[in-house]
Amino acid sequence: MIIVENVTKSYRRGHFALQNLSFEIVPHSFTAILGASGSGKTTLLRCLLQLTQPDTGKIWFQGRNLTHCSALELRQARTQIAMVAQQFNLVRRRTALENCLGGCLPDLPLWRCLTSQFPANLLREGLAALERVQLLEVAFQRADCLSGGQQQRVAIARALTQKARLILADEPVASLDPETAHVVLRLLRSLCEKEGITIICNLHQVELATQYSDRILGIQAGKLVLDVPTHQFSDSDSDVIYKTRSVA
Ligand SMILES: Nc1ncnc2c1ncn2[C@@H]1O[C@H](COP(=O)(O)OP(=O)(O)OP(=O)(O)O)[C@@H](O)[C@H]1O
Repeated sequence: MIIVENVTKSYRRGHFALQNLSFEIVPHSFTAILGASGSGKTTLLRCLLQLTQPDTGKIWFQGRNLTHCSALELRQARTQIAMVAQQFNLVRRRTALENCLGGCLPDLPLWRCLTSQFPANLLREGLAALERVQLLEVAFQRADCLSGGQQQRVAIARALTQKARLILADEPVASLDPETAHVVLRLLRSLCEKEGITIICNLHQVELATQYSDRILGIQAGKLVLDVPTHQFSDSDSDVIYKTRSVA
């Protein structure tokens, strides 16, 4: 589904946020990305969606090179990729349902967005997405009246309304309590298993990565230092990712 080929990104001279990263993600899989703070996890997800341009390397999504495609092709690809962020990125004054429809705004005339007059079929899709994340009952509540866990599930429902086939989740449970974190990750896992949505999820907690993912990638200082099936992940793998290496 997505192939990353020798991707390098540097924000400032002599310091690499990503260094020559290569890997492939197969469809319908749940990949966790682990790495210490500042290791490059967010930069990687941003590069996948082309919100950040890599300096070198290629990113293929469903056979199309996103680093060298037209604006129209990139827009088409982006309709199938959704980002779910730590801080939910909802419009606080809009309802849960309106936030879900936010994923489809690029396809709607401006007047519909400004006046919140959405086509009936889109409203049905938004409501169906909220039902899939078990939040139908809060469809007409403002986002800022929802709990953190509910807001994150609305963000996931927005990805579903958009009909995303790939969800890039950037530390989606970082601001949630442990129990709610499991609710959100169980939801992502079930979307992967039951609906075939591919998930790439940045995480800080090793135990959550081992519980929910199929595969773990480890990044240290912008380099891919680990790529294992989750059932093979061991304590020594954790050391590889998190222990600072001595410079020779
Ligand atoms: N917009 C930016 N401008 C300059 N440097 C940046 C920018 N974004 C990230 N960096 C730097 O790139 C490196 C990787 O950052 P990134 O946010 O990708 O790491 P991360 O693994 O997601 O960290 P965290 O787990 O703390 O979110 C860090 O050194 C960071 O300071």
